[in-house]
Amino acid sequence: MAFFEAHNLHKRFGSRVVLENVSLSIREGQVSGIMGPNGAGKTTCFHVLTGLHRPDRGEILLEGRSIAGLAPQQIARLGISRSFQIMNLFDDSVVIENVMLALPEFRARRLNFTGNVFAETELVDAATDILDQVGLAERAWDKATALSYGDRRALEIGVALAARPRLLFLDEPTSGLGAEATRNLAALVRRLRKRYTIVMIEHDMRFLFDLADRISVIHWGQVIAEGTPDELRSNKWVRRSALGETADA
Ligand SMILES: Nc1ncnc2c1ncn2[C@@H]1O[C@H](COP(=O)(O)OP(=O)(O)OP(=O)(O)O)[C@@H](O)[C@H]1O
Repeated sequence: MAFFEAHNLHKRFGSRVVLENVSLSIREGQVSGIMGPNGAGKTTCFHVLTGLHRPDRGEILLEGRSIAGLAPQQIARLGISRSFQIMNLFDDSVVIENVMLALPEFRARRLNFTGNVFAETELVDAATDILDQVGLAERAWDKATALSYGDRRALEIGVALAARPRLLFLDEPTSGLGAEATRNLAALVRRLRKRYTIVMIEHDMRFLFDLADRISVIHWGQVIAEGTPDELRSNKWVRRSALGETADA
């Protein structure tokens, strides 16, 4: 049984069919990539897999349990977390607050930031542990706005990790990052893959082909190729679309 599977997902907006028969299989402990041209349906696929959109048809299974149609919060509670293309941070807060706010135990205690949340040492410790995982423990008490763009991306991943997922979806994690920040992010993904199963949409082919165990190519709302980076490098369609040439570069 695959860890996470999607079978024959369909999604349309009005008369526009955006996903047509998409099937994916994610293995535990692996980094899986989703690539494809702009507008291919990749983000919509993420939205469907993480509950933001309900599929019109199809099945989504986490360890054999159907999760299609569950609300995003329910899916998150089952251990699936995600980052978004647009950063979603509280800029006026310090770095650690961003993570604390996303901790399930913060919500469970119905705390709010009008009280002294930093007196809650368990929460501070839990958030510090997550910041450590994403390499930001030393920036914990800086304002989120003081972080570089690359560090903000790492913090965003930290916020996603606050839900203590087993499966982490990253939507175009390198977008907007320069070469050095992209290298730092690759190092972060290499560390995280030891603890989490990761699925990422990515346009940066070198980044994706370096890190992913398996890659699915989505085009016209369909999975048109699937395999290891090596298998895909020799895939006719990938080569023809020039995506493979970038990956070889
Ligand atoms: N809520 C929506 N309502 C109507 N159309 C939508 C909606 N969301 C996405 N679409 C359309 O679905 C198509 C696929 O969009 P999607 O964002 O999933 O593609 P993508 O592969 O992630 O593209 P990109 O790489 O540019 O982010 C696009 O034509 C988009 O305009």
